[in-house]
Amino acid sequence: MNLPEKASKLDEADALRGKRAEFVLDEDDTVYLDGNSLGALPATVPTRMADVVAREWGRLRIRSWTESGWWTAPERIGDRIAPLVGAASGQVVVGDSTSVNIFKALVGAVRMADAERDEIVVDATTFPTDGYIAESAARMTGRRLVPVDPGQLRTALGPRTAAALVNHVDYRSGRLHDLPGLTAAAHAAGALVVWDLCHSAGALPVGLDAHGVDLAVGCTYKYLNGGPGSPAFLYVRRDLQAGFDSPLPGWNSHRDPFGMSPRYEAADGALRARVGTPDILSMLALEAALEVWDGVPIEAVRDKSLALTDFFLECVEAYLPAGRVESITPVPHTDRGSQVALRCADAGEVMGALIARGVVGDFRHPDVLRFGFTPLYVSFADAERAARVLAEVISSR
Ligand SMILES: Cc1ncc(COP(=O)(O)O)c(C=O)c1O
Ligand SMILES: Nc1c(O)cccc1C(=O)C[C@H](N)C(=O)O
Repeated sequence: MNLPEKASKLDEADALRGKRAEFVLDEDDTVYLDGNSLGALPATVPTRMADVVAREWGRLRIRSWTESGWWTAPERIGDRIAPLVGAASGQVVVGDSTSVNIFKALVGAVRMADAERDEIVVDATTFPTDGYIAESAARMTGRRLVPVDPGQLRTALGPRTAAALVNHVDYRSGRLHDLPGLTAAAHAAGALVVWDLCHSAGALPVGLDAHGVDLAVGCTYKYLNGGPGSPAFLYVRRDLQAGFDSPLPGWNSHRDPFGMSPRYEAADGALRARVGTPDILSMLALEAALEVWDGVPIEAVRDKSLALTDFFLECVEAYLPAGRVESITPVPHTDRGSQVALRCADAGEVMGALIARGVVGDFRHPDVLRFGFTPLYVSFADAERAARVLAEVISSR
């Protein structure tokens, strides 16, 4: 069986294949492998948004804060995301950007640590925003920032660690870090960990409750398809909520927001991580986008994601001239997220040529071609075509 035949067999057997029709995609002329940067548009969103704008905003106006459920949207949508990341309800709240939530979570974690714990450990290969915020959080809380290669994290965690900030999946290589093991190691050292789930939420089972994760943050515009700039989410484990002292205690997290008291008193539960007025339009677009998850087990998504990335790597190996690209994505399934990253010469130009030929991935400095596989709408035929076009582009250079 050749690879296109194998792709159609795999597509026929794919339990998630019906999901693709629930997205707006250019059926035949584009292979979209950039859902790890911006997820595709779920088809129900435009109609829902037209109603939100015309009726909820246009006609109900201020009444929508109560009658349309705007005020409670951050907790309600948090509870919709919760099962996708393995959390029971009441622990996830949606709002603000990922960066802002990383700040809230990390400073909140450090504030729960004893004063003699004077270090914040951060994954040295992290997405830049996490590193910048960790540096600022360290300065603000009077701690020393310790950037550590993820492979060395276990040895870096110790009696001086107040908190650690770690990416679940590395945005560049697609490496999946050991969330259960590192969380347990941090706890053994008496420290808390904040996980950045941007590249794992909606792509693989995270198991926040099962693994005793302390705090976690994730964006919703990648594998959760919430739309450009859709609000991020923050998880605070239930038993930590009473001690969570947000560095951004806005009025939306007050016990009695409309009491308008000059004295801050934090609300109970995850909503104490709220800040100010939520971005309702983006938030309700996200809520509509999450409908595609109805009846979809995250385990099925993970199975397909691994099969897709395996198959793409097989096609790359078969089609590309030897030695022209090097995969920096781990081969073992235990260490792989939902993307394949290939290092190659002139990667920026190569990606430009791929996009011009309808294969949309992205380029990450200095030499990485990134291909994100969103199992809800990417097919095995897409993976085969992407590798074939990549081989044509590379061979023609
Ligand atoms: C791991 C990770 N953290 C954070 C961010 C971004 O944060 P924000 O949503 O605040 O732009 C990204 C992507 O942009 C990311 O990949
Ligand atoms: N958030 C993004 C944006 O506002 C513009 C362009 C790209 C992004 C991204 O999400 C980049 C992404 N986090 C990455 O892994 O590189």
